[in-house]
Amino acid sequence: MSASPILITGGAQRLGRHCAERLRDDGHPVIVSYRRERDELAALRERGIVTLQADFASEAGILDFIARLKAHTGALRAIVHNASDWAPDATGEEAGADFERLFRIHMLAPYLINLHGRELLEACSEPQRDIVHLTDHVAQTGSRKHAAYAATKAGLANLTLSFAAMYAPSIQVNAIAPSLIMLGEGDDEAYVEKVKARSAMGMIPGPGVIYQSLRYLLDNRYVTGVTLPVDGGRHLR
Ligand SMILES: NC(=O)C1=CN([C@@H]2O[C@H](COP(=O)(O)OP(=O)(O)OC[C@H]3O[C@@H](n4cnc5c(N)ncnc54)[C@H](OP(=O)(O)O)[C@@H]3O)[C@@H](O)[C@H]2O)C=CC1
Ligand SMILES: Nc1nc2c(c(=O)[nH]1)N=C([C@H](O)[C@@H](O)CO)CN2
Repeated sequence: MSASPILITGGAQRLGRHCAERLRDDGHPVIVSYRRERDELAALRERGIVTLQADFASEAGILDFIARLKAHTGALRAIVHNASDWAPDATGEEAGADFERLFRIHMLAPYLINLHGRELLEACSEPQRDIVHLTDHVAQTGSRKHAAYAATKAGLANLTLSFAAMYAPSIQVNAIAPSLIMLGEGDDEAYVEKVKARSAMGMIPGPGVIYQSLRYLLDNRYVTGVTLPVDGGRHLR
């Protein structure tokens, strides 16, 4: 029987793309969701990675994605909730709508995909099935400039505990809480030095450390309900 695919949401770029490519290299069938069509998706498709469009900013968009996911596959080996919008806090009239949007992307989408995805994971013929949430170090600390982002990531962290309890023993549910893994396009040298100083390791490791953490969770039959910090010792500063 052929292996069941691993779904990575928001897998068109950066951490999600890196993990999708590494999982494909390891021989897994992979499905990624993407929001914006672009040329870079061709290389993923050429490697046999299935790409499904999804915009999680609305409940209708989430449910539409779920329907197309179920039409594409009858089983999943794992679901990795990676899609995210690191939006700074909006001001004025936009603040409420922006919070609601981040709630849908970071909490409602994982919640509904996990509820509907249970039957797909339990249809997997392999003994281990996993759900992995990408949260963030700031889920524990809050953020002065990304309060809505941090709060909705904290909600996702809490969903890890609930789903781990609900889905054991047939499905393991864990989280990875990164901090400063990759820079953004507009980050200047001053920002780089400032954020590097925030962690004990003082480095910007790149997406490989996230894949190592994901690989650990996918390969370990006895871990559920935990969050793996991948933050360079930021809690020590
Ligand atoms: N990079 C870092 O240093 C850190 C990352 N993290 C977390 O790790 C994960 C990966 O980070 P990173 O690779 O930087 O993430 P990105 O900022 O690159 O976002 C990943 C993907 O999320 C998708 N996305 C954004 N909004 C929506 C939406 N409304 N509906 C559906 N998809 C959407 C985007 O799709 P598209 O491009 O197609 O629009 C994007 O490709 C995230 O959950 C992030 O919060 C946590 C701490 C640090
Ligand atoms: N969806 C995203 N979330 C986050 C990003 C990002 O680029 N996309 N980046 C960070 C920063 O690296 C932050 O950790 C620096 O302190 C956080 N989340």
